[in-house]
Amino acid sequence: MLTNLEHLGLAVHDLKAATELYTKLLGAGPYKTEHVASEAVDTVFFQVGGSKIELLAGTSPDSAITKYLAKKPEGIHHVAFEVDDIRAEMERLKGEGFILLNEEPKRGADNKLVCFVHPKSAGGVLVELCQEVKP
Ligand SMILES: CC[C@@H](C(=O)O)C(=O)SCCNC(=O)CCNC(=O)[C@H](O)C(C)(C)COP(=O)(O)OP(=O)(O)OC[C@H]1O[C@@H](n2cnc3c(N)ncnc32)[C@H](O)[C@@H]1OP(=O)(O)O
Ligand SMILES: [Co+2]
Repeated sequence: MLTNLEHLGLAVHDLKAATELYTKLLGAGPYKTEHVASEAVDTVFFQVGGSKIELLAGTSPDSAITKYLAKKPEGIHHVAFEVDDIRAEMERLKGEGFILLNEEPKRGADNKLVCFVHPKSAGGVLVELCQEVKP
């Protein structure tokens, strides 16, 4: 079961400008920034109640964010849901006919294991599953 709206991922060209904009909009600054080399992205996270806003800028031409912004305007890139057991949810979603973009959970930002679901199988929305990595 998907238990919480963990974050909205927003694709941006200029991370510094977007950070300033969202700091003004939300009335509070980010709680962390993180480079995720495996996804070729720089991220900035804001807490909003029980959910988060994740700003994402691509750091290479191969980044999913760079490719996305070559075709689409800045804005919502993906919706991320929290799960308790990511492998069980991956199996369940596969059984329901969703197309998973990674066969194994991979390390995401903010201490999470993640898996992406292809937007073609999810009503045109790129979905991310997130499970917190326990210390
Ligand atoms: C920081 C780590 C992590 C976290 O912990 O939070 C992140 O959030 S990383 C975020 C960046 N990483 C990813 O997005 C990885 C998963 N994405 C992918 O594997 C690819 O981006 C993709 C979804 C498979 C698309 O790649 P590709 O097929 O190469 O791109 P195309 O441009 O050819 O698109 C095909 C098709 O899909 C539509 N599309 C692409 N991206 C999105 C999107 N974000 N939302 C909705 N639809 C999307 C695109 O419009 C094309 O549609 P058609 O034109 O109708 O064919
Ligand atoms: Co994300």
